[in-house]
Amino acid sequence: MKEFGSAVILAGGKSSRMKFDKQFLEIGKIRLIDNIINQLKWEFEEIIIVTNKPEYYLEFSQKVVSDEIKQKGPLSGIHIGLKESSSKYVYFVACDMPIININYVKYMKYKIKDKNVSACVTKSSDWVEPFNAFYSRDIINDVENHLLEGKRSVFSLLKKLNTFYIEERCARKFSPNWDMFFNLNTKEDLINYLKLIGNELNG
Ligand SMILES: Nc1nc2c(ncn2[C@@H]2O[C@H](COP(=O)(O)OP(=O)(O)OP(=O)(O)O)[C@@H](O)[C@H]2O)c(=O)[nH]1
Ligand SMILES: [Mg+2]
Repeated sequence: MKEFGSAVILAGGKSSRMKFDKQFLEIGKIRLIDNIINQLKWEFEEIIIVTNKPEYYLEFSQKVVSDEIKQKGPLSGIHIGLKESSSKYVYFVACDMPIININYVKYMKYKIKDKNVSACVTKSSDWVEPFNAFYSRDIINDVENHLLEGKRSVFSLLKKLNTFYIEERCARKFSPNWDMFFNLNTKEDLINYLKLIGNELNG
């Protein structure tokens, strides 16, 4: 099995805060998920979309799958994403994360290469970023058991495993304002993000 090569985009949530389905979000007439795919395809040979609405992806060339253990949140997507992937380590990102930092992806790969870790995630004081992270296919059973025990928390699962943590000060070198972990949860987040890219475009 190859060590790297697979990436998964999670698009199976309820978008209850945004109030419209985030997997269809368009920014500047470009679907955000298309934009994510276009950035990831240079680094990953296999991209998998985990969605609760596969019928909207008929024209996509990527592999499209749905949760096997349903209604359990992001960990359900991590579970099926790992099962459907073909490399040992799988990169995970959410469909509402507009900024992909390929240099950081490469850095994480470099840090865990030839090591046997369960996951590689970034820490910020007590918080752990569950996406823009790598998970190992070796933990499929752990994820499954966690879900079947009725637990949804990615953090409590990572605590039990051999997780490789990258410290905040190190990640900030790649993304000083933390934008590589930025996710659009609410309309306000979206407005702020549009302002940010508007500002960038206007210099
Ligand atoms: N496959 C799958 N993905 C999920 C599930 N729940 C959330 N996600 C994804 O996990 C990522 C982060 O989740 P949130 O930001 O909480 O998104 P959400 O759950 O749709 O939004 P809220 O309802 O506002 O919490 C997003 O990419 C979601 O699409 C799920 O049950 N299955
Ligand atoms: Mg949620």
